[in-house]
Amino acid sequence: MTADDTTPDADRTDDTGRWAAVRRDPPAAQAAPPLGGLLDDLPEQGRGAGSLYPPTEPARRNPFHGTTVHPVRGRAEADVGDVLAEPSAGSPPTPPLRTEAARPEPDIAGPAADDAPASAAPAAAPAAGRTEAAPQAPEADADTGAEPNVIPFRGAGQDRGAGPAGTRRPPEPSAAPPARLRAADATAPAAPGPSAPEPQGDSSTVNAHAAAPLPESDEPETAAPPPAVAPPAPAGPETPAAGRHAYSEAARTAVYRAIQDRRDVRVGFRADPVPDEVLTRVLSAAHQAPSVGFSQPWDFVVIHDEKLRASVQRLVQREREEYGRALPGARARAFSGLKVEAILDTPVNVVVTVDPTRGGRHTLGRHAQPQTAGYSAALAVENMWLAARAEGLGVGWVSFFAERDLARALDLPPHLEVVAYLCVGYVDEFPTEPELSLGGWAQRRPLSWAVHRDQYGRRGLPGEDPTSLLEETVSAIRPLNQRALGEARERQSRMTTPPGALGVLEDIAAQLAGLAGEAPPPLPEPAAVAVFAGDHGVHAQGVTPWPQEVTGQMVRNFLSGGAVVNAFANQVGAEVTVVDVGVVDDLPTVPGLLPRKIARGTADFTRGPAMSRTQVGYAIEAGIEVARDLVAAGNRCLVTGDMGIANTTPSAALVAAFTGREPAEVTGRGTGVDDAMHEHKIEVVRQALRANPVDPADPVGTLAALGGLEHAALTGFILGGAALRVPVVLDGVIAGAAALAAAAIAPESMSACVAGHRSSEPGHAAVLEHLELRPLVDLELRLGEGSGALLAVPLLQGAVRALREVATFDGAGVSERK
Ligand SMILES: O=C(O)c1ccc[n+]([C@@H]2O[C@H](COP(=O)([O-])O)[C@@H](O)[C@H]2O)c1
Ligand SMILES: Cc1cc2nc[nH]c2cc1C
Repeated sequence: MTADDTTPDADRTDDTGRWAAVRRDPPAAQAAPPLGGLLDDLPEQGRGAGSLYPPTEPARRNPFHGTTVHPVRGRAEADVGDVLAEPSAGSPPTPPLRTEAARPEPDIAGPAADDAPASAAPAAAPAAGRTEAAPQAPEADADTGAEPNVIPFRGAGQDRGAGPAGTRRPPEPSAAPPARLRAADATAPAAPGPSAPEPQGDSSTVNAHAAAPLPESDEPETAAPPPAVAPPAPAGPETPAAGRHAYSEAARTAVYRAIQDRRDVRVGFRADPVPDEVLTRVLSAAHQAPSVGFSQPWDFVVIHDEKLRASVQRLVQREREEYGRALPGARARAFSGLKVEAILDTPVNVVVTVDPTRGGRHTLGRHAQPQTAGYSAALAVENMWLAARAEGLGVGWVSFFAERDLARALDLPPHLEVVAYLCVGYVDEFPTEPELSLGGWAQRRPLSWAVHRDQYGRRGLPGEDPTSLLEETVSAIRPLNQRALGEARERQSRMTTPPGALGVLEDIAAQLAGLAGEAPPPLPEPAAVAVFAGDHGVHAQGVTPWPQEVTGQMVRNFLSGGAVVNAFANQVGAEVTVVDVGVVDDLPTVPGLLPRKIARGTADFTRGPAMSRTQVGYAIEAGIEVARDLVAAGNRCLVTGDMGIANTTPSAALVAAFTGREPAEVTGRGTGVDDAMHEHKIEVVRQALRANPVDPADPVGTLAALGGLEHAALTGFILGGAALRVPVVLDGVIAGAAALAAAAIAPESMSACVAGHRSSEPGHAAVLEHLELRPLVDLELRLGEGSGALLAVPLLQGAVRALREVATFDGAGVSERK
C-alpha cells in the first residue's frame, strides 16, 4: 500500500469506507452471511462465524498502511508503520524489555485551554486600553506533578535521569546502569539509529499534539507542559487575505476569552439580582443564535418565582438520589460531594425550550434532520452562556430531571420540549478550570484526540503530518520517571516500618510513583474494568465444552450485574464496561456496553489466519480508545477483563509464539476440559502454529494469525493506559497474551502494568515469567472477566496509601534502628 491508500476518494459516493458495512445491518435473511467484509482476505473455509458485513462489501483500504511512521521506542529496529504493515523478517522473539534513555515526556493531555489558568488564552496581545490583564499563553508550570490524587493527565513528570525504568520490580535508582547502554542493548544491529525517535514536526505544533514524541532535551524538569488546546494564532498581517474581515485583535481576544472562560457554575453564586437590562442583553444574544431554516425554535421562560423553583429543585433531588444509587462505590463517594444545581442559590433561572414544529412542514434543512431543531436551541444556550460570561454572570445548566416531568412542573404546552434549565447569577469568582475537572471527576480531552484529517482515524492537527491512533499512542509511551521513583524509595526508607517490611507493596508504590511522575503517586481510584468480548472460529474444533453462544449470554449477564466481575467490581467500587469487539451474537444497545464489533468472531486459525491485519489494527485502536475514554472520564486505574468461549486456545498459541514455549507447556484446561479434550486442544494449538508461521517480532501479524479480537483490543487497552501513565492491572492468561503483544509493540508499556494475579492456566505462568511480572494474588482462579485483577486493586491502593499516609520516623518521633 502507498500513502495514497489512506486518502479517501474525494468524490466517493458509494458506501465503501471503513465503517460502511457496520453502518447498515445485514438483512435478517443474511444475518450471518458465509463470506464478506473484513474477512474477505481470509480463506473462505473455516470461519468461526458469519462476517459482520454484507457479502457485497468490496475490499476496503487500510488506513494503517502508508501513513507517516514514528519510531517505536525501545525497538529501534521497527517502526509503528511496520507494526501494521508487512511482517518483518525473521527476528528472534522479543526479549524481555527494559529501559532506555530518559527523555522529557510529552503532554498526554496537557492543560487544556479551558483547564488552563484563566489567563491561558489566545496568544494575541492584550487589547489596547483594556484594564484587565489580557489572556496569555500558559506560563511555564514549575510543578510538573499533578495535584494529589488527580490523574497525571499532563504527562506526569519528566524523566531526566539516565537510568532504568520499566521493571516490574522497580530497581533502586542507584542500581541503574547507564540508560544509553541499556537502550543500545535493546537495539538490533540493523537499527537505523539511536533509540531516540526523530523529532516529529515543529515543536510549536507538537505542543498541541498531545501524544507526539518530543525530541531529547536537557530542559529542566520544570519546563512548561504544553497546552492541550492550541491557542488561536493572533491575526495580523500574516493572516491570509480573508483576515481583512477579521475583528481587531482586541475584539478577537475578547471573543476567544469568553469562550475560554465560560464555566458551568454551580457554587459561589451571589444573591444580587440580575438587572433587567443585563438579562435582556443576554437573552437577546441567545435569540441571535443560528437556527435550522431560520426557524428560531426556542422560547425562554424566565423564572423568579421561588415556589416554582422549589418544585423543580425537588425533581432534581429525586433524580440525584437515583443517579447516586446507580454509581459504583468510588464514584458514588465523589458524587456525594458534588453540587449539581443552584436552582435556589441563584436569583433567576431561565428555561430554554424548543418547538420542533416551528417553521412548518417545509422548514429548510429540518426536513432531512429533525434533530436540528433541538441543536438550534442548544446554540441559543451557548450564545446566552457566552454573553452571560462577558457580563460577569455565572450560568449552571441542570439536567437532573426527566424532561417530561419538568415540562409538567413548568406547565409547558405539550408541543414544547425542555432543552436546558439554566441557573443564572453573579458569582464571587469563576473557577479557573471546569469544576468537574478541578475535582478530578473528568478531564479535558486534548484537541488532538478530536481532530481527523480527511478520514476518521487519520489524526493530526492542521499543518501536522497525519498519524494513526496507534502511532500516536506508541510515541507517547515513556519509561518510568526516575526522579519520582527515587523519591518514593527515599520516603519508604524513612517510613515507620522496618526497611522493606512492606515487601512487594513497596515496589508497586515506587512503580506507580514512577508512572505518575510524582511521589507519592495519586491513589489508583476510581478503578474501571473493561471486559473485551469476542468469539473464536477455533471453537468449531471442539476445544471447549461450552457452546459459543455463552459468550453473548455472559455479556448480557455482565450488563445486568450478575457475574463475578460485577461482584468483585462492587467490592472495590469499580465501574464495569463491556466492549463487544467480536461477539457473534447481536447485543442489546444498553448503557455499559460499548458496541465496537469488528467482526462476528474470528476465523478458525487451524486453517489460516484468525484475522486480517486490518481487523487487528481496528481492534487495537478500539482498545486504545476505551483506555482514553475511561481515563478522561476520571478513572485512575485500568483493569483488564475478557470474555470469549474458546479464547484460552488462541491465548495458548500466542503465548507459544511470543515466548517460544512448546504448546504442551502452555496449553491449559481453560473452562475445565477433560484429558481427551486437553490433548486435542494441544494438537489444535500445534496445528495453528503450523498453519500460521509467525514472527513474534511482528506482533500485529502474530495477533492476526493466532489471536482473537479481544486479545488485540486488550493490547490496545494496555498501550493506551501506558501512554496516559495510568496503571493497568492485568487479569489472567488472555490479558497476559495481549501483554506479550503490547510488550513487543512498545516495551515500555510494561512499566504501566501490574500482574493482578496468576491464573491456573499454565500459559499464564509462562507470560509472567517472560515479562518478569510478579502476580499479586495466586488463588488458582481461572475465570477471566477481570476477576483476579479486581481482587488485586485494593493491594495497589494499599501500597499507594501507605506511601501517602504512613508517618516518617522523624515526623512520628520513633527512633530508628541502630
Ligand atoms: O483468565 C484466565 O486465565 C482464564 C482461564 C480459563 C478460562 N478463562 C475464561 O474462560 C473462557 C475461555 O475458556 P475456554 O475453555 O472456553 O477456552 C473465557 O471466557 C475466559 O475468560 C479465563
Ligand atoms: C459460565 C462461564 C463464565 C465465564 N466467565 C468468563 N468466562 C466464562 C466462561 C463460562 C463458561
